[in-house]
Amino acid sequence: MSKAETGRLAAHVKGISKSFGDGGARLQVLKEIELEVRRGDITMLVGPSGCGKTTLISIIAGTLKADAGELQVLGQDLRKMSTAEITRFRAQHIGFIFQSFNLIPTLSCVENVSVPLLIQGVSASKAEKRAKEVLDQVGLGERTKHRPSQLSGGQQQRVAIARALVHEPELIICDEPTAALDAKNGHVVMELFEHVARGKDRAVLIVTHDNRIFHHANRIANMDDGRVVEIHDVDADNPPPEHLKHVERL
Ligand SMILES: Nc1ncnc2c1ncn2[C@@H]1O[C@H](COP(=O)(O)OP(=O)(O)OP(=O)(O)O)[C@@H](O)[C@H]1O
Repeated sequence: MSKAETGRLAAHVKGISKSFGDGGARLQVLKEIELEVRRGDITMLVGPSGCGKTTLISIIAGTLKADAGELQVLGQDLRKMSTAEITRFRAQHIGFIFQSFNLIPTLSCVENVSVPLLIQGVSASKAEKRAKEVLDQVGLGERTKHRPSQLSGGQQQRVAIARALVHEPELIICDEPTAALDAKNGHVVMELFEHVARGKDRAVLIVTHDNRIFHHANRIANMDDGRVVEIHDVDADNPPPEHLKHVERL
C-alpha cells in the first residue's frame, strides 16, 4: 500500500489476535483479524453475538491490548505506546460510544457532554456552549439540565453520542449506537455520523445488528468466529447484500 493510501486509513488492523483465559479455559476470540477503516467512511462491523466485534473495537480504541499483530490508529502504533500515552491519545482523538452509554449519573446532560472538552483544558463556559450545540444537533436542546435518570434509554443514547462527538475526534467508534432509538432518531443520528465522516474526513466505525442503518455504510465487514469473513463495499450499484440483513442477535 502506498504512503498516500496509508494516510487515508484511520485504523489499519493487521493479523490481530486476542484470547481470554488460561489453560483449558482459554478462548481465542480474535483470529488474525485484517481490517482497514478509511477516513471519510462509515464502516460497519456485523456478525453473530459473541463473534468478537466488541473485543475488536476495544482493541482499536486502545481500551484492550491485543496478544499479537499490528495496529495503526490515526497513524500511531498503539502497541508501542504506554497505557498513559494511549489514555491521552484516546481522550484527544477518539470518540467512543459504549453499548451501556456510561453516562455519569450525578451530572446533567450538558455536564456529561462537556467532559471530553474539560479533560482537554477547555474553559467551562466554552465547553458548555459547545456541548449545548451538539445536544441541539441530536435533538436534545430542551433537555440540557436533566440528569441521565430523568431521560429515556433513547435520549441517554443520544447524550452519549453527543459526548462522543463534542471534541470533534478523528475516529468515532460506536457499539450499537441506534439500538435504543426509534426510526426517526436513528435516522437523525446516522445523518449526523454521515455529516461528520464525509464532511470532515473523519472515520466512523459502528458495531451494529440494526438492519435499518446498513444503507448508511460505505463498507460492511462481516465477522464470524473471530475472523472478518467478508468485506462489502456499499454504493448505489452495490446495496447491502440480503444475507447481511439477517444477522440477528442470538
Ligand atoms: N473480558 C473477557 N473475559 C473472558 N471472555 C470474554 C471477555 N470479553 C469477551 N469475552 C468473550 O469473547 C467472546 C466475544 O465477545 P464480544 O463481546 O467481543 O462479542 P460480540 O461479537 O461483540 O457480541 P455481541 O454482539 O453479543 O455484543 C465472547 O465469547 C465473550 O464471552
